[in-house]
Amino acid sequence: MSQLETLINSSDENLLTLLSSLCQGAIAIDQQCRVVWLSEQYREFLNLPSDAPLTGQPVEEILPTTQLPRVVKTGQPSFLDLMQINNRWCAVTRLPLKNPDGSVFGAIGFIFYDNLNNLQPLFDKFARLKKQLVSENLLRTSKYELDDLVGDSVPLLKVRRQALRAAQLDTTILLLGETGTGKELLAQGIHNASPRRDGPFVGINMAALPETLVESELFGAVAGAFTGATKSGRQGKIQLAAGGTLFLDEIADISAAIQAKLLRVLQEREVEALGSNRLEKIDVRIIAATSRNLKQLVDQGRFREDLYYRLNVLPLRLPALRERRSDIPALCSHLLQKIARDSGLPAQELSSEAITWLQQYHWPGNVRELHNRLERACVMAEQNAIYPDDLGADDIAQTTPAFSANSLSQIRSQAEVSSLQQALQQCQHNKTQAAKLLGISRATLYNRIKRLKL
Ligand SMILES: Nc1ncnc2c1ncn2[C@@H]1O[C@H](COP(=O)(O)OP(=O)(O)OP(=O)(O)O)[C@@H](O)[C@H]1O
Repeated sequence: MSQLETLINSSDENLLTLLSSLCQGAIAIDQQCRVVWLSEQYREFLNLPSDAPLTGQPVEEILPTTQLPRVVKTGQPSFLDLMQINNRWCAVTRLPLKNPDGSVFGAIGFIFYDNLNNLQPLFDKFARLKKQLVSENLLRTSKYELDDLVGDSVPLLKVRRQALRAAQLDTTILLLGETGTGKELLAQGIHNASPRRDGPFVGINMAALPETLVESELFGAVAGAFTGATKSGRQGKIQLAAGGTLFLDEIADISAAIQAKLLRVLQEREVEALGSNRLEKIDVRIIAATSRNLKQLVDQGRFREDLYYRLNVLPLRLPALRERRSDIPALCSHLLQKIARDSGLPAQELSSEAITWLQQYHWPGNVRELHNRLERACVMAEQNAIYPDDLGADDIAQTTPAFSANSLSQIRSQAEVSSLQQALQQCQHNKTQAAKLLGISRATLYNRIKRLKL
C-alpha cells in the first residue's frame, strides 16, 4: 500500500470528507500518477459510472488533459489555473504531497466550477488572450493526430504503435527518416497524444535559419542584446514552448556553439537568453528530427557525442515510401481528396498506368514528393484520369541501375545526384521550384547540393 493510500485509509474518512467539502471535486494521485482517490462529486461531474473502478488507473485515462503528473514531477504547486473540463470552465488548484525530506509522494487536485460568476471576466480575458496568441502565431496549435498518418503497412503500423507509447512518456524523442517521410506530422501526432496536448507545439527548422539568428530564435534575447534586437527583447522558441512540446527539425544542421547550448538545455533544463546572465528553468518536451545519419556525423566529429546520446533517448524511424509501397494507393486517395478540397476542383482518378508508375518509382522526396507530383498532375491532366506523363514520369530517366558491387549508399547518392540534377535542369536552376518538384524544403535542397558537391 502506498504512503498516500495509507494516509487516506487511516484517516477514518475525516480527511476525505474535509477535502470534499472544500471544493466541488478533488482527486489524489500517487508518485506513479495513478489515481488513489476521487471524490464522489468529481466522479459525477466527469459522468463516470459509480461502479467504474478508478483507483489504480493512470490519471490521464480519466482526465486526459490533467496537469497533475507535472506537479508530481516538479514538486511545484499551481495555485490557480483555468481549464475546461467537459466544456465547462473550472478553476483548478494542484498541490504536491511531500515527505518531511521534501520528496514528492503524490499530488492532490481541487476543482471549483459552481458560483464562478465573479470569475467570468477572468475566463473571458483568458479565452481572448489565448485566441490572440493563436492568431498572432505565438501559440502554435498542432493540427495532426497520429491517426492522420495514412497507411497500414507493417513498418508504418509499427512506428505508429511506438509513437503512441512514446507519447505517454515525457522523454526526448529523436525522429529519423528521409526527407518528406512525415517526421513533422509524427511529432505533432505525438504531442497531441501526450499529456502536454493542451500546451503549445512549437516547431523550428534549424536548417532554414541563418546562423546569426539561430541563437536568439531558440533561446531568446534580452533588449539590446545584439544589433537589430528589438527594444522589448525576444522570447525564444524554447520559452514559447513552455508546458508543451518543442520540435527541432533538421537537428544535424546546427553549429558547435548551438550544440553546446542545447546540451545544457537538455541536461539542466535551463535556458539563458542572449545577453542575459540569468538562467531560467524550462518545462518542455523536446522532439528532434533529422534526415541525416547522426551517428555517422558523431563518428566524423561533426556532431557532439554527448548531445547525440541526450537526443537519442527514444529513436523512432519513419520508413521511406519505397519501403512501404503497399501504402501508396491509400496515400494517393487521401492526398487526391486533400488536393481537391484545397483547390475546390473535383477529385481526379488515377489511371492503371499511373498506379503502376507510382508503385515502381524510387521516391527520393517520399510522401511530400508524392503530394507535389499529384498536385501537378491534377493541373496537367487533360484526360479524365491521371497518366504517368502528368506525374512528370517523362522527365525522369527511370533507368534501374545495373547491379554492380557498389554499396547501397553509393547507389543512393547516384540516384540523389541524378534526380537533383534533373530537377534543377527542369526548373532552370530555380532552387525554390526544384525543391518543390523534389518534395523537399529549400534548406534541404541547399544541404544536398553542398553534401553531394554539385
Ligand atoms: N503517412 C502519411 N500520411 C499522410 N500524409 C503524410 C504522411 N507522411 C507524410 N505526409 C505528408 O507529407 C508531407 C511531408 O511530411 P513532413 O513535413 O511531416 O515530412 P518530414 O519528414 O518532416 O520532412 P523534412 O525532413 O523535409 O522536414 C506533409 O504534407 C505531410 O502531411
